[in-house]
Amino acid sequence: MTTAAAPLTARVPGSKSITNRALLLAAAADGVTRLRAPLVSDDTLAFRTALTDLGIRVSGTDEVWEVTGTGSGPVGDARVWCADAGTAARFLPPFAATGRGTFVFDGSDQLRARPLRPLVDALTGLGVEPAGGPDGVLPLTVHANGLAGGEITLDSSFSSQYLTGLLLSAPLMREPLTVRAEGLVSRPYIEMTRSLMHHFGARTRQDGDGTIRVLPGGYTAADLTIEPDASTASYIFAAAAVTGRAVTVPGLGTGSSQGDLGFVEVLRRTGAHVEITESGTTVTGRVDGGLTGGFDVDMGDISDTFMTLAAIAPLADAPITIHGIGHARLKESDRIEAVARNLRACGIRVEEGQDRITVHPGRSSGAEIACYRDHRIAMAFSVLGLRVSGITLDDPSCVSKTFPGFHEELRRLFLDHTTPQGI
Ligand SMILES: O=C(O)C1=C[C@@H](OP(=O)(O)O)[C@@H](O)[C@H](O)C1
Ligand SMILES: C=C(OP(=O)(O)O)C(=O)O
Repeated sequence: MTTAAAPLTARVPGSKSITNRALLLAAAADGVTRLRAPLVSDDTLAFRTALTDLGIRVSGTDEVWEVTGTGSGPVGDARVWCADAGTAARFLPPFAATGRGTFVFDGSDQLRARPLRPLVDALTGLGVEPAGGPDGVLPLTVHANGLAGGEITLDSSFSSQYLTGLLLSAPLMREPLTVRAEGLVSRPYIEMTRSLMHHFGARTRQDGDGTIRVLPGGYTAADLTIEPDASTASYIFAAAAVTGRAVTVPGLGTGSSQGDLGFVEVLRRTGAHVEITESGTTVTGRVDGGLTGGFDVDMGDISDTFMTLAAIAPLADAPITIHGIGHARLKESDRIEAVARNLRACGIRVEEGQDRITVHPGRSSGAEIACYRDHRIAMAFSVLGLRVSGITLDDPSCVSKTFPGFHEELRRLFLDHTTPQGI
């Protein structure tokens, strides 16, 4: 009789979304906040530096970041570099608008290509006169003199990040802010935003029609331990599924505020065994590393993980369709197009529509994957590379946006151990 091997324990770094929200909340709060286990990666270091540009003191070690909040919006003039970080470009202009001074936001060519128009329109509606590029993209100048609050309608069909940005800064406004978000995508991120705002003492209310109201009153410093990143964990879970291994991510369990943990429910449909407890999540792949296909799944709420599924879908026994992901075309790359091109380069049949992709089963060949400087393309196809020889990346280091140690961790877990397939 053979006994199942004990699960491997993965080391998944902190959540980008929680780290960057917590940085802003701590900066806006009155007092000193300690953030334990923050993500240390390009996106969070960019956010931290941007806050420093805005006059906020952040110190400490890689294990604990100490933020000295000012209890108000920033004061003084500043140029703020957002690098590649969508969260910086969408969360920081509303924060700046609650302060006093002239703030100029800019970022990389990749970030300059990503839409900001709904946020620019919302700030205009709140009485700021932001000056953006002609198409409502970076660079963006905010002449700030505090915000009164009020009622606005926000186009949230490209991204939920505009709504998060406005909500995070609302307690610093003089009156309540009421936002009616239309066409909201990536919905779980808004619950994460509200729950972190409550942790720092803010009061928010959601009405039945989805309208959110935030009361003024500022924030109070509140220490926080940041949980591992669920989007990052998707690569580890998918790798377990296709290698027949059992892998546990500790610290990512039933209490998680990250919608992307829902990716494991998609893996369950492919035949993987999933166990979520208070202390962590374990995924165990089928012994043969095979996947059950033949389903259609809406991943609109968890679109950062759609590439993780699409990249391993050729290993399934029937086609897999993913829909509801049109907004994924507006991220670091046009992700539907990038995944389709790369899978075709591996000899896989793919059909794509504006908001969907269908991946057919097939014997994938090796190919050089074009990463388009998109960390998630690099990480998703690395998982396929555990099963298909000859897969290489044209830009392996782009993973540093969210997981600088990704390649080492994938190797430690899946290549330094013998798997049931002998991979
Ligand atoms: O609020 C956040 O932290 C994020 C929201 C999502 O973006 P969209 O709302 O643009 O889909 C997600 O893709 C991104 O990685 C992080
Ligand atoms: C879309 C992403 O990032 P950003 O925060 O730049 O939007 C992502 O990490 O997949």
